[in-house]
Amino acid sequence: MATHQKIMEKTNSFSGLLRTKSDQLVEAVMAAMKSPAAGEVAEAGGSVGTLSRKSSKSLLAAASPGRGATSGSSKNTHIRKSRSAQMRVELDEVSSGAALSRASSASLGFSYSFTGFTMPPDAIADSQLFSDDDNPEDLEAGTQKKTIQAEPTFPIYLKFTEVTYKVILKGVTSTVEKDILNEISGSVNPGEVLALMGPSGSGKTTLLSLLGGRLREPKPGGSITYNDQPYSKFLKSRIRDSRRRALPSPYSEGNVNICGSSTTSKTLTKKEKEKKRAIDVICELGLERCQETMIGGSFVRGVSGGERKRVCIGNEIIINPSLLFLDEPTSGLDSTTALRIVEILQDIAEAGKTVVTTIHQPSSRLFHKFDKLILLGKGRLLYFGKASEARVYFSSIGCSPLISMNPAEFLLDLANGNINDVSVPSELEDKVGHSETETRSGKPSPAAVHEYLVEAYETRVADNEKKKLMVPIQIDEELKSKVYTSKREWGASWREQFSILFWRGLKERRHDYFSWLRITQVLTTAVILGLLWWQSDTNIPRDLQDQAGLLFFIAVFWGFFPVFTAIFTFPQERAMLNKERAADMYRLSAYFVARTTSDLPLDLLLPLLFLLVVYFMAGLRNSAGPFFLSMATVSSSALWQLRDLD
Ligand SMILES: Nc1ncnc2c1ncn2[C@@H]1O[C@H](COP(=O)(O)OP(=O)(O)OP(=O)(O)O)[C@@H](O)[C@H]1O
Repeated sequence: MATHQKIMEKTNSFSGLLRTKSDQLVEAVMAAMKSPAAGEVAEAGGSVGTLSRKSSKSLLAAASPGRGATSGSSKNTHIRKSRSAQMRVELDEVSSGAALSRASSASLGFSYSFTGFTMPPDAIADSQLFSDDDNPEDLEAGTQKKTIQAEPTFPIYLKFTEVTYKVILKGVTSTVEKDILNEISGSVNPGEVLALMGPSGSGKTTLLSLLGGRLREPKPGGSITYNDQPYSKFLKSRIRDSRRRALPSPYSEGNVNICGSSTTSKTLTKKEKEKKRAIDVICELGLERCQETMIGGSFVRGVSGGERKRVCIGNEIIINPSLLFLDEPTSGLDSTTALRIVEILQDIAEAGKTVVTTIHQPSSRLFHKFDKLILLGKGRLLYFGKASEARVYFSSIGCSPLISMNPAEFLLDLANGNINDVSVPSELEDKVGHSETETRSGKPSPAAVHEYLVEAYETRVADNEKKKLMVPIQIDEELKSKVYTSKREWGASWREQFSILFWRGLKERRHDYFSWLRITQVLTTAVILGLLWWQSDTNIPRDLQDQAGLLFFIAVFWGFFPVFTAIFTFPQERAMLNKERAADMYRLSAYFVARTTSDLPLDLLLPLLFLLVVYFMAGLRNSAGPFFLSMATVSSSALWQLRDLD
């Protein structure tokens, strides 16, 4: 209870940077969405439809009695009961060793029923002992599944057609053009989660950055539109992306960071909702244990790598964006946490948000949770469509798994050109026999498989998909134009931004300034100097000269000493500033003033301590005027250097 109260209090500490002033707009949008015109969007504009997963699930439930909500849940309750009974029996049997053998065979059976790719996904879902979709309990984690309260936002339909991206690699003697992405088309609607899959280096991260408007140099080819409009500054505050390299500040506490990006609310109830949301996110991401732990970094040991990743994800999802881009949110996490994260993404999408994520080797359970899938191979599109229909598509072009395997594994094998345990289509078989298209094992080479898959997609699917993408989205013209407005909306006033950044700055930097290492360094130098110039007499001309030397040394020392702290802070700070500014979280002026003023007391504290020791040990003039003048000189020389660095 006390911890929860603490979290509640901390939520206030940074709330406010991202709230857009468009709640009325959202309401208007929701009204527009409910209108019959908007209902037509699914068929007309969206390539696959805009029904959220919840609504489509209820439709499914109505259509198929086997998956009906009531019967489904009662079926699951029954299964859960029998499973827990079975577990009790197994626990009793542990001592006899019988449970172990049964458990291993049961787990084998489990993986077969989950990973079997010969059944259609719906049938797989029905055949699962515990359907992920209907089960409110996370059996592995042993916890009650909570759902994050995601509020509806401004809906954004993302379409991209023939996106091409090239970079120019300048060598010493020559310049080469490298194709990173080649004619990638697709779309994702509010309420959907699009997964970008492909082998390492296939272009997933590049595509994600392009879609998020983060990569504009060199200019990509093709078109990327948001509600049929090109990218505009307005979208900055509606888009959040969690990049792999952008990490939270190492000195922030986990929960502060998560709450840090939460939105400012105008009313108490909204505030309470947001606090609850923050707590939900912390619990959902399994971060309760590290709420008070520092994030950590290269020099400070903090939360674990997986926890840090979850903090990053929490930072992005808590602010209720319209478009959410995540780069490998589940890599390095255990399967339960990975599943939880994908479920959170589903919850977020269900509230009308558009979610795009790259993913590496998802488990079969995870794979079936994505609505749409893009499969990339060497920067080319191998598949775009419903994730659940990927298997059917590849079967239709003659590539079916010959053994039960995880669908994602199967697709990645294909994208890598590896067709072991996969049926070989006749067109590819014809190529076997030519040395350049055949491997030593007599199988078509990866390059030949890649070429075949690209060609198959282009001839059978690409044109159809492109035609669908050409159909304009049937939403209000006003909504469309909102995307294109050049007016920036700041969530919080300048004063609020300043105050939040000021306190955050103080919190972060106090670790730099009050580390025992620094204090010891400063005090030791001061004592050594004090001893060297011990009680020098101003009446003796030689001592006077020495004192001038001491003052020069102090000024130079404080000119450079703070620079060393700053040098280590800036790379981290710069990454955070870029990321937060890219999301229009605050004005640059607010950041600059807050940073300068929060640094000021800290920048001055150590020089003051230093001078107190040296001044009196060295026997400099014992009156207030000269002391404060020396203080002012030292402080200004320390600040001058830092501002130069800024
Ligand atoms: N600016 C650049 N200069 C040179 N090569 C680049 C640049 N950006 C991307 N690439 C190359 O483009 C390819 C795709 O990179 P990208 O990071 O998008 O792959 P990825 O699919 O996300 O890989 P991974 O899964 O390993 O992260 C890689 O071969 C990469 O080296």
